[in-house]
Amino acid sequence: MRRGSTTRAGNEGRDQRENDDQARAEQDGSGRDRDEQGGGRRIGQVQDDAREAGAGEGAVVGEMAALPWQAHLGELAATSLAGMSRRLPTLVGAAIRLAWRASRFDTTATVVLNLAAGVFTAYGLLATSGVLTALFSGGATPDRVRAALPSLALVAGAAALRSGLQAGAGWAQARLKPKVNRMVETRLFDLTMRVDLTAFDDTDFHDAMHRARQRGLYEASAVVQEAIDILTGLVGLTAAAGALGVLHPVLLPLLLLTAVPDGWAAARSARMRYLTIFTLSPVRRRKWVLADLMADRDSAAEIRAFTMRGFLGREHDRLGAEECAVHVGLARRQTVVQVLGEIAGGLATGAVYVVLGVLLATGALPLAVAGTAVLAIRSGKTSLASLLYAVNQCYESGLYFADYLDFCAEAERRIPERRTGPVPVTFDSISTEDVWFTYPGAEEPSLRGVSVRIRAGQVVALVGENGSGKTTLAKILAGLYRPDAGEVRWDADRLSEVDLERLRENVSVIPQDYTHWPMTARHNIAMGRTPDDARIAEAARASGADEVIEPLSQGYGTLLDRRFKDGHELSGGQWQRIAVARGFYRDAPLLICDEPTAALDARAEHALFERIRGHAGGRTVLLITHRLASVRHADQVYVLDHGRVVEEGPPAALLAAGGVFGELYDLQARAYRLEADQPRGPGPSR
Ligand SMILES: Nc1ncnc2c1ncn2[C@@H]1O[C@H](COP(=O)(O)OP(=O)(O)OP(=O)(O)O)[C@@H](O)[C@H]1O
Repeated sequence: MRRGSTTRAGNEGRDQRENDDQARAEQDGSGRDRDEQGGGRRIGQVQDDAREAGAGEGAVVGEMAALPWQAHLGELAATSLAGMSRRLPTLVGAAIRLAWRASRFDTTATVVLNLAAGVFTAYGLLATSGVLTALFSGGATPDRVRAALPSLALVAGAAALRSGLQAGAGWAQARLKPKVNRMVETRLFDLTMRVDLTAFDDTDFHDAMHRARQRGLYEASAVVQEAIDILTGLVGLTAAAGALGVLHPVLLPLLLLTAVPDGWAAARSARMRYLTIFTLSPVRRRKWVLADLMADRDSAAEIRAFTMRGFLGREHDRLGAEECAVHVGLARRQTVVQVLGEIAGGLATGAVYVVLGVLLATGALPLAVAGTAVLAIRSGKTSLASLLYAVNQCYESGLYFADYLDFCAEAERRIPERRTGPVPVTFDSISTEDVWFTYPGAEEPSLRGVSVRIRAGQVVALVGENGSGKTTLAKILAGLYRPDAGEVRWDADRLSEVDLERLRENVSVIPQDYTHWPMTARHNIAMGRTPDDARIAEAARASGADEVIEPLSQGYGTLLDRRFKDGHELSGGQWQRIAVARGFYRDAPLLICDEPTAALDARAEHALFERIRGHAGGRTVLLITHRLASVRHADQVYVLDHGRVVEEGPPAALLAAGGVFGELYDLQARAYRLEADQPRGPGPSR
């Protein structure tokens, strides 16, 4: 039985968003102090320390494979800035195409407004030169100020226009994010619901899906944002460089000279961030596991029952101390890098001023132009720092975004091809002929040449020991899997020629592993079909779910999930009644019941088998159960063993033959007889 969501996935997503926020803060320049920079300790060292400190306790939590969102950290740590730059055009191209599909208007607006803002940045810088020229010219101060006024108005106008354009670009960029998110999410979940069911038995597919879901999904909009940030940075840099080139060609290399230390510091600080996350990942992973256990509803009762509070708290705190120690060490390294960056930047700026001084002294550069050059260099430096940061971020996001794209391509390949044969609606008999099936990655076939026949109106039972292949055969009959070899037929129609998605409309399944859908009781029974209250009530009556639902505060409108307000929790058996009602609600000629009574009490079980014996309202029933007494009334029984049919026939004949069915039946019957034969004593003494 499964729940609708997992806490683990929630934590990973949450952490990812935390990292995103942190990255944004750093980009804004506000998150530097709390940034995880430094990454000085080797990952192995941290793991060794953790093991020593835990003296084996870490094994309680256990080593796990790297979480999907960390999949590319190693790659990132090893990549140089040059390597990033080579891949960047492809990434930016993919991002722009994605943005274009999400919203042509917002993409165009973002690009055009950013470019226009760049033009006004350059224009403003050049106009500044006019202001300074007027101010530094000869004559009385009021005259000079008056002369500077037209250029000043141009500077102010350019600044206002630039700000307006940048605000517009920012708005368009912000509008793009939710649209891109929506588009990529819709595509991903459309694919996960359409791929062949066998994909979910394939670990490679699972890994790819988790990587795409946990991080790739969120990185799609980040790639778009960062590609635009790269564009913005480039535009700003070009504007500054263009202005300098117009003022004096020799000023261009000066911009590069001052930009180098800043660029180095920005790139190094970004790399440190990744290394730090990499270093801390095993510790944080364990902390998540513990955090889940300490704050999850499912484990809350056991923590109390086994008085595990102290143990879990100590383990969590030990890991917290590990994390804290790494952060403190990183803070020191962060300071060192910052200071080195500042010193190098200071020296470079000093060198620039020396060159400017020489140019001024030799008369190669007028004073006003030199003043403007200082402003342009400052503006260019800021743009370059943002550009380098965006390049780094875009590369990182791009790796995870590629996971998303790869997963989508893989999922597309796994969507079953649509077959065009006519979909049978009713049948006189359904049969399997020499069906073989092996789960992806499994070494042994789960079905080996199985042939069964189910005639309309019969109750046919599949019995056999655990793992003998009953559920697998039922899933093939339900059109959930296609056999590797052999054929399933509805009368003469071969299912290999039929679109199984449409066939499944004509099959109703009460699965062994049913889901606790976090929906109302009504929707739990109607399951995606238009709810018809009269039919829902009828299905609930047939399964005994009415006794469960009617006393609830909101009746059929009660939400069956305690995690939400006014939600209600049901017991295992109560949930099973709902799952059975779900099967009855679907108006399909074939009803497959896989262990429908495992959690039911004796009375409910009896009532359900009575109902099934009555052919569940005229349907044909395929029944899988270990309650062999209930199989006595089936029309036909197939006994499976290691994926083969080893016995078949009416139950009475099988009992008389004394084979596997007879043996299993006797074992169960004997247990009841023994209990019944026990002398009933006076009961426990008081
Ligand atoms: N998703 C899967 N991937 C790989 N092997 C599987 C998968 N599901 C089932 N199997 C294997 O296929 C075989 C048949 O499993 P199946 O679930 O059909 O048995 P069953 O007869 O229904 O068992 P039970 O009575 O325990 O429900 C088992 O050996 C099982 O381990």
